Amino acid sequence: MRFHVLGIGSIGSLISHHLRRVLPSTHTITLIHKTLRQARDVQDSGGIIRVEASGVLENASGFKSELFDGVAARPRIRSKMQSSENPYTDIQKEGGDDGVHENSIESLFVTAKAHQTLPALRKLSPRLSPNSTIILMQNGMGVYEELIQEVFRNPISRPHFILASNTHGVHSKSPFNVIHAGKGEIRFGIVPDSAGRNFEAEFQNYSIPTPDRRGRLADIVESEDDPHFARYRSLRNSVAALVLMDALNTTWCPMEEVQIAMRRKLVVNSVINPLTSIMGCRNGELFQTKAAHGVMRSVCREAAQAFAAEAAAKALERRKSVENDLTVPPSFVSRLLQADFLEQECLRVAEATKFNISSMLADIRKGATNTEVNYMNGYLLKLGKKYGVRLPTTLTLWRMIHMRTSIPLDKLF
Ligand SMILES: CC(C)(CO)C(=O)C(=O)O
Repeated sequence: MRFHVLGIGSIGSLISHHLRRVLPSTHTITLIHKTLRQARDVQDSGGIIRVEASGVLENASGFKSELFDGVAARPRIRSKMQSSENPYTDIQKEGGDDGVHENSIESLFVTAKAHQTLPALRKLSPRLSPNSTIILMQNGMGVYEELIQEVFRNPISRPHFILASNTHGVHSKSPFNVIHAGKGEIRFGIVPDSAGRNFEAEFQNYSIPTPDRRGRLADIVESEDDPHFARYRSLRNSVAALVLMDALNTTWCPMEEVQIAMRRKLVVNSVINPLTSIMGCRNGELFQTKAAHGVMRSVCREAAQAFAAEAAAKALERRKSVENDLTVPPSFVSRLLQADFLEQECLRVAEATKFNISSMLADIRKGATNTEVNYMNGYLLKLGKKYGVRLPTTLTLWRMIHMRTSIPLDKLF
């Protein structure tokens, strides 16, 4: 099968590396590069993605590359010279098309930033079909909702979606050479099927004790004898690939659990990313001051109130409505979304990633004028607006990031 990865920053490199290590070489993994420069960097690195974890350096090679130039996202014909030097790392050149089948994307891992995903998937959408699978792995929330409103409007013809919450802490040493500093986990779930297939049947098998319940690939599609095999093949293979990556602590969970994990990560990012960006400091430096604890506590309290209001409204809606809810927010207030648990998680992550420069600060240092903040603090603010909860500290951080990306710091002299 053909796997593609969109967004080859530090998380994209980590995912691509581990995908390559677990998948047999008959499955291609294509890195979709934003710029020619990035494509050349991977070529310069010998087509190898290096990951260093606890002082151990591991290599993965055998990637294909293609360019996403922001104008036309289609694979380009391989350069003969590069192909003969390295059969797997073939930067593809302008001027051709391998035909519809070769052009199509079966499984797309999206590690691009939240604010870059909608425009990128708009361009890639002609290559995606109802038989494709999109795995959203980026920080922040609201991307899936945006994609189904703006690009994949028809539930019948939209690709399958997997949503993931990722708590690994990674930073780049050099291009395609990353340090996996904070070992976290990836929890993922499948968005319910528009055709009504129950991918989570085994999670609802009450004859098995709850901790032993696992998702079953056969609940996606059992075998080629299934008349709808083609429709579900990429989903089954994408889930299998994720499950295989146990070095990344991957767990297939019911969507309701993933939604909780995503909300917890959202709060962590809505605290650490803006604060480190405003202060220009590493994650670990933040909570050395009492003042930072105060800001963190306020954001956690506000977020917990918004989540509780959302859960209460959803529970009421569900009782009233028979409609299929394909967004599946948690329908009960999980203890894990209460303010004190959110605070503990912020402190834990800041410590686990203490040497990290947060992704938002890294973008700002590179001169970005747009950041992920609208999908972090901005997402919480939208929830607050929808469910009548005020989030003043979250709003202030959101405003300060917008100021931070428009007013140059320390440029008075
Ligand atoms: C968890 C954290 C804050 C680690 O740096 C992160 O996800 C980010 O930088 O975006």
